[in-house]
Amino acid sequence: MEYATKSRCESVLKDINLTLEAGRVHLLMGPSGSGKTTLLSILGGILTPTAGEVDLLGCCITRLTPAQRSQFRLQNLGFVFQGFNLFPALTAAENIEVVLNLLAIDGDRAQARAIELLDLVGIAHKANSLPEDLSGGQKQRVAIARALAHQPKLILADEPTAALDRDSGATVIQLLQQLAEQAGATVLIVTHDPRLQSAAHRVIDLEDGQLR
Ligand SMILES: Nc1ncnc2c1ncn2[C@@H]1O[C@H](COP(=O)(O)OP(=O)(O)OP(=O)(O)O)[C@@H](O)[C@H]1O
Repeated sequence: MEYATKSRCESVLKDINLTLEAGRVHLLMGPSGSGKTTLLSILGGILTPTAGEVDLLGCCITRLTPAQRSQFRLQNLGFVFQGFNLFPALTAAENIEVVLNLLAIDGDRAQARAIELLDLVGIAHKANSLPEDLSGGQKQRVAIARALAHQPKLILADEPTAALDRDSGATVIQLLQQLAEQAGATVLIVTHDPRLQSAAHRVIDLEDGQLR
């Protein structure tokens, strides 16, 4: 993968050959600038690599048109980001319902499913709270519940514990671990936090754009 700017072209990822396993939590670790977010974005179909191919769930996403790729993402992938990316004016439940609406699940069905998802992450009692009234760990759980709305087979998380204290971070990782094991989802987490290593089935090290 290369990034071209006005003044130069930077090669960021080289010779990446990576296979992720269903039902497993993978940590992607490495120094700042080593290319972790770039790799996550390529795997999630947000960035198209300048060379090479990405096969996800039997589909070569690098050969899809941008519209087909968006549809594929919507149906199969769940993203969790460190900043939570919640809509501040919507309650915890409504933040999930908007995603369900995109999947053509509306009204009472969407409400019931949102509560079910919040229950799964242990905060159904906060369904009517606005993000500003939730702790960091609770916001991250809403973000995870939202990422799970369509039962994705691949969950990509970029520094999901960076904004959390130690205990909330551990709970969030346990939750992702349970999802991998119970729902058979593939989980890939970008992190700098070595404490998460014990929760992972596999640690992938990236250095200077190459797998170690
Ligand atoms: N949109 C972009 N345009 C040009 N260069 C970029 C762009 N995004 C990232 N880079 C460069 O690519 C390299 C890898 O960046 P990336 O964000 O993938 O690293 P990272 O390992 O996730 O870093 P960090 O741990 O600090 O978040 C860096 O040198 C960065 O400056």
